[in-house]
Amino acid sequence: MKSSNLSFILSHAGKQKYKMYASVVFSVLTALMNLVPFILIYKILETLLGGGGQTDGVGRLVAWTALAAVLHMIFLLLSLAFSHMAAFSILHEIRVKAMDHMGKLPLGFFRKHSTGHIKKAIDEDVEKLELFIAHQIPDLAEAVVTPLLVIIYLVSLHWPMALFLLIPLIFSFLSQMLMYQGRADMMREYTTLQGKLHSTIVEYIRGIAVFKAFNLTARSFHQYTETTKKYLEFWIKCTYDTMSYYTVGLLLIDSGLIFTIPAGGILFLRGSLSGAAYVMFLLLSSVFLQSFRKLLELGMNLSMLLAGANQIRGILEAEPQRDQQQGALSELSGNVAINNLSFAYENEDVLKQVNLQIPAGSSVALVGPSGSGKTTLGLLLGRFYDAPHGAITIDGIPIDDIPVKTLMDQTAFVFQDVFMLNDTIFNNIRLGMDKTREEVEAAAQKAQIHDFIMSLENGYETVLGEGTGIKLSGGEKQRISIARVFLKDAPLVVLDEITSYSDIDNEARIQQAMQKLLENRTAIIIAHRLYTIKNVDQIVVLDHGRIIEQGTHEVLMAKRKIYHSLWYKGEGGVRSA
Ligand SMILES: Nc1ncnc2c1ncn2[C@@H]1O[C@H](COP(=O)(O)OP(=O)(O)OP(=O)(O)O)[C@@H](O)[C@H]1O
Repeated sequence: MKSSNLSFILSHAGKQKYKMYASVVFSVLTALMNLVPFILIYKILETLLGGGGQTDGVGRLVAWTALAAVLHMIFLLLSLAFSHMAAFSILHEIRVKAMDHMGKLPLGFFRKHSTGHIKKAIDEDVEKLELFIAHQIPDLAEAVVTPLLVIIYLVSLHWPMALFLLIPLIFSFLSQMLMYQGRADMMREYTTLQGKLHSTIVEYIRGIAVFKAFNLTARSFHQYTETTKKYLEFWIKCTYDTMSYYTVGLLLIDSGLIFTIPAGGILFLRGSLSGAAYVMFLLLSSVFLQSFRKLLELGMNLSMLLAGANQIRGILEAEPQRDQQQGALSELSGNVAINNLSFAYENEDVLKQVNLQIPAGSSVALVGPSGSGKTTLGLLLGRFYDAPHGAITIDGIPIDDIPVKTLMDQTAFVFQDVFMLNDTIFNNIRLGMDKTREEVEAAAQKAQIHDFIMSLENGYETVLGEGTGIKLSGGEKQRISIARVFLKDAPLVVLDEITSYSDIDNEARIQQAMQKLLENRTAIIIAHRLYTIKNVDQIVVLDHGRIIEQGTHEVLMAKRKIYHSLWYKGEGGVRSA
């Protein structure tokens, strides 16, 4: 059974749990100290109104009252200090765990959940937890304990009058219960809409160049305006549905004195309630009922926070890729076998019964029309998606039996779209690998990008990314990406369209780099420009997910079939002559 969101938060609290408990304890003590001055005031009133003009001990009682006020401050500060320490540590813990866990999820997860949704969960929803742990847990403890203590005390003073105080409370609770009906669904809708709003904003920023090119403003980006409109409508409906109950609840709570003054007055006149007790009821009825007001507000916030926690759980509890930790081999020679592999993203197979042997150290090129499954095959080799068990083996081992860390260490990818960090070129090549400056430079030299980097004013320390003014061309990015592969020095590489963005100069350099990269490595090269892969050991032509031709350039040209026609159709073959 799925545990509650509250126990989910506690389960991630680890040792911080004790700080949370300490905060609750100090919060309860704060509530106690809240009450002490009232009890002492009662004692003072009893002494002063008791007749006989006795003032003995009043000074002592005043001193105790002052001490209670000081202790109240100290306990409150300690409660908040513990709750804040716990909150920020838990926040850190959950964010690190979420990022770590995301790294273990198959790419399919990111297809189902938009960047905006994920960003909102890790950023905003986690932040809401801080609010909950740092502020609401101590508030909640105090808001529960204070009225409990007050009512116990008032019952001890005059129980019928104390019970009378419960009347507005019962009505207030009834109105709240009506308000909370359907609230869970409302909160689910709220988080879904917020997620959508984030996604569309992210999408809008990402696609800003296209929107500008087509002269589209944010208003004409239909998805965005629709979502903000829905969000606005949601809040109008939400306010409309809940406001009347909320207001009635608050009114009843605030009207405590309307009940206490006449009822207490009658009892006082009849002589069944002392003057001091009457004053106490007048003072404490507000304290009692105001604590419930706090509870009301907490209830509103809590349902929002717990809905947010649900989103974080969606990430932290998503099924990670199976990772075989045992029998770890640390090195692979790169002998790849693909056996009867079929694969579908959704319902339709995009790869159909593919069989392919790639001996260690050899190179194979995947060619074919757009959408024929080339990139998919490359991604499956790195387990970015999981292929059926046993369909792909490296050195005879099914890839899902190879520890993910080994697989990632032993394979390197150059994707069509090169991802750049907002960081220095040095760090962009190193990508967190434990490599020296010399090693990075040597890799950049092999990737034919060293001279370009040195021509920049700050060389390897040049910061890339938004707002830095340095914009690399597609070909330069590709070469940086190739430098990463040289640096990683993995025996198995997958190169997806590495010349896709290049001009003639860039392309020639990338070709040189690629030739060097292929030495002593198993390489899978995905290419549209056929002259770039003419010299590989094997060319595989894919069409609609099936291998339709296979062989060396010479063999396939001699066959004068599909590859031959692709070559002459100009699928990049134009520059071959
Ligand atoms: N993440 C995805 N979710 C669903 N379908 C996908 C996904 N990625 C690719 N596809 C579909 O799978 C099929 C194969 O795509 P793939 O990218 O492997 O082809 P490709 O041969 O590499 O194409 P291109 O040469 O244009 O890069 C296509 O029909 C594509 O629409």
